[in-house]
This record gives sequence, structure tokens and C-alpha cells, in this order.
Amino acid sequence: MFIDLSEVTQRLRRMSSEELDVSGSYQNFLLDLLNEGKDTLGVEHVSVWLFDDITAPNKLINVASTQWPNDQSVIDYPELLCEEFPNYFEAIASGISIDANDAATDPRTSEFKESYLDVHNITTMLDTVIFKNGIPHGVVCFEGTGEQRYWQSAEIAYAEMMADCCSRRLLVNDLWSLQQQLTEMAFQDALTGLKNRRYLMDYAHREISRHIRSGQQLSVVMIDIDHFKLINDSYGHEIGDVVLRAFSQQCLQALRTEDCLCRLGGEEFIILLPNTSVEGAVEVAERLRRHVEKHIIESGTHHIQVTVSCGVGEVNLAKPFSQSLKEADHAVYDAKAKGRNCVVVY
Ligand SMILES: Nc1nc2c(ncn2[C@@H]2O[C@H](COP(=O)(O)OP(=O)(O)OP(=O)(O)O)[C@@H](O)[C@H]2O)c(=O)[nH]1
Repeated sequence: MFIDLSEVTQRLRRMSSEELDVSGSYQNFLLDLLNEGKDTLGVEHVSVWLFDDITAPNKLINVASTQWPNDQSVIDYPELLCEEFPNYFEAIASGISIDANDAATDPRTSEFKESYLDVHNITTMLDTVIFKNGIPHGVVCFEGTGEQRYWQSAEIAYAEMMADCCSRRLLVNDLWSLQQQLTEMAFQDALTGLKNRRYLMDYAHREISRHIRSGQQLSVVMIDIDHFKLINDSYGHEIGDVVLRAFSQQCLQALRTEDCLCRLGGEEFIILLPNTSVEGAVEVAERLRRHVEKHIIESGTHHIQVTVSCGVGEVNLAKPFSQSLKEADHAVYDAKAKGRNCVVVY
């Protein structure tokens, strides 16, 4: 097959520079490349396989394929075990492209004969190595059916270019995942795993706009653990942390998933309740107060009962959210003055 390298190189270089949408679970960010390779080399299908562990690979995992349906995500990714295909794994580890003209007799691919090649009528394979930091990370597999093929050097060079493009796309995907993690961390409280104050302010801002449009009520409940200092002083700061974590889980159990529970800091928490009146918010706070009071927290030999004081208020949609927080805080102050373990409305 004749390949005009200058033309396909141009196309690949342009594709490589395109912005990637890596947000979907299905590997569309690889598929356009693979389809390009399939058409250019005129093969039956193209797939990408990655090592499970780049430093000590045990298996190759199939992460993308031109054979997979476009509209559904693949749940079980096919795998190849190193112990079953040692020659193939050794060939990949060498980093040199596998140009198996006759896949059934080539020593690098003949291991697939009965289980795969014969079953799918694959006659020829061209596998090029994907590198990560200079180390083999996986392969792009071009598989052909029908007439036996004699891979030309231009075709091999093209397939290697494809593998390099895949490397870059996988790198972009890694960076995107990292960025996602960092974003999550920025909005999460490290101790309890709940959302933090930054998230609350952002979320409240959006909810206020939405509630102005819908005309629904938005309420807030501030929760403060009673005599928390005493827990720290009696059992130590570490047990205090255990209590904060267990308490957070108790609160989540008592709430609906759409209720936004955040840790403001210390032993102070807040729930933002969308589409909820003050009466509704009082019910939520009472339910939560009773739930917390009833469930003893166990840590080692310690059995610790926690109670909470809650302040409830309606969020004034015309004023800054910080004002609503101040009002709820005021109500908590009143609840403490009333003897704690109770709910007070601002
Ligand atoms: N273990 C632990 N303690 C914390 C954390 N953050 C704040 N604290 C402690 O929480 C305690 C809060 O004490 P206070 O503000 O006096 O309130 P309180 O003892 O709960 O008393 P009342 O609110 O009046 O019922 C302080 O001792 C803080 O050091 C944390 O992340 N872990």
C-alpha cells in the first residue's frame, strides 16, 4: 500500500494539536486518532492497550478500540496476561515495532493463533509501542484480515507516529485527571471529606440566583457541636478528630442527598437546603439533632455522646449570603444560651 507520508504527517500533526475533550468516560479522545489510522492503513480495526503497571507489567488492558460501539461505555475492558503471551510482552518491552506480516507464524504474535487470530480471521498485525517518559507504556495494534500483508517502512513510520500521538493524548488525559483531583481537594474539607467553606460560598451564590428565578425558598441550618472543647480536653485531639469524622457521617445519614452539608471549620457545620421553607428546615434540624443525640460514637474503649445546637434561618435572596450566615450564627448563640441540644430560629 502506497502512503504519501507528507500528507498523512500533516494531518496527524494537525489532529495532535486539537483541543481534546477528555471529560467523557468513553475514550473518544483516542478514537478519532484510531479511526484515522484504520482508514490510512486500510486495516480491519485498531486498538490501544496499556500496561497495568509501567514498571512491572503483568497485563495489558484494552482501553480503546475502533470496534467498540460509540454510544455505550465499555464496562469490562479486555485484558491480556503476560504469563500467557510472554513473547508478545517481551517484544513490546523492547520498544521495537512488531511488523508481523504473517501473524500466525511470526514468533512475536503466533501465541495468539488459536485463541484470537483464527477466531477473528486476523492474518496480519502491526503493533507500535506507546512510550511514557521513555518507557514502554502500551501498544497501538493495527490488525488486518484477508490477504497477507507486507508492512512497508513508510507504513511502520506512520504507525509509530500514531503511537506517539496516543502518548501525548494519554498525557493530556493524565493531566486533566490531576486537575480534577486538585479541584476536588480545593473544595473539600481534609478531615471529614465534607465540602468546605469555599464550596459553600460558591454553591450558595449559584443557588441564590436559581431561587430568585424560581421564587422558591432557600433555608440554612448552622450546626455547632456542644462542649466540643471538653471532648478534646477529656480524650485528646485525635479522638476529637474521630468524633468530627463520625459526626459528619451521622449528619449525612440524616440528610437527603440534595441537602448540601459543609464544614465551616472547627466544630461548626452548615446545611444549605434548596426549595425549603424555614418550617421545613426546622424539621430537618430537629431530625438531625435527635439522630446525633441517639447515636453514641465509639472510639477504642470510649463511648462518646455528642449533642448539637442548631440555628435556622431563611436565606434572604436580596442580601449577601454572609448576612444569612451571621443570622444563623446568631440563632446558634441563642440555642447555646437556652441550654444547648436544641434548635432555634433566627
Ligand atoms: N479535634 C479537633 N478539634 C478542633 C478542630 N477544630 C477546632 N477544634 C476545637 O474545637 C473546640 C471548640 O471549642 P469552643 O469554641 O470553646 O466551643 P465548645 O467547647 O464546643 O463549646 P460550646 O460551643 O459553647 O458548646 C476548640 O477547643 C478547638 O480547638 C479540629 O479539627 N479537630
